[in-house]
Amino acid sequence: MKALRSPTGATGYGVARISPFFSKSMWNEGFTIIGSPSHDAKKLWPDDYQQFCETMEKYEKQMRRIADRLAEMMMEVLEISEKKRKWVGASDVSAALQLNFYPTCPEPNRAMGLAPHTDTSIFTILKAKSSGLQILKEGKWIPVHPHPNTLIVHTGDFLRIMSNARFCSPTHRVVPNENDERYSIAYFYSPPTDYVVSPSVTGDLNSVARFRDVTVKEFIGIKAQKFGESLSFIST
Ligand SMILES: O=C(O)CCC(=O)C(=O)O
Ligand SMILES: [Fe+2]
Repeated sequence: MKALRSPTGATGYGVARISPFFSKSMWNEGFTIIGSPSHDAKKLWPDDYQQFCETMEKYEKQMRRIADRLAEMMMEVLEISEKKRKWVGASDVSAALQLNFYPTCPEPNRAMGLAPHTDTSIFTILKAKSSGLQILKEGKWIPVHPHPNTLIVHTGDFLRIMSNARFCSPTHRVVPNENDERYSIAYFYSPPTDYVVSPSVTGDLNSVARFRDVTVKEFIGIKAQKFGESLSFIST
């Protein structure tokens, strides 16, 4: 509780961020890190925070390298201009690490680990060791079984907007388990907050923008109010 996320804060320990949109509590708790973890880690382990910080910073750095490369490739595929993709690799990208914990649940059929949602990011790089994650595909929940030494990449709302809906931002959820507790680490990667996300319209088949332009900051605000209706809110 020492590092409890403050009502207006973004980092620290707390319930799932999407909790306000659901009446039932979720079987999940998490720790959010943006930039240096030391502010919150010092509160938890005043004399022994360095190892945690070093590990998290190392992980963040590795994720950042993968994310920058992946983003560069995606911008290329989407034919985003040099000017509009300058943010990739810049120091002010919006990135966050979310450490998730799902305890064992005595009645998994009556609880939700993490409720259905789409990620707001360009993409999210996820590391998980056990099952529980499910993706909604054509009306059915498909389990995503983690494979050792692999990372899962969720494409998010910003990529959906930027790609003019050629990439989707799949709805996913986590179901709890009676016997196994579950840990996951999500790395959310988005452009800087003042970046204007605009649909890339190219060629005849894709000549009409399906979304209006929106800054990262504005869309995050829309998502905080409209949640699952956010993309239709900015649809043209
Ligand atoms: O724990 C997981 O596998 C998914 C986490 C997730 O979807 C999220 O943090 O947005
Ligand atoms: Fe997610």
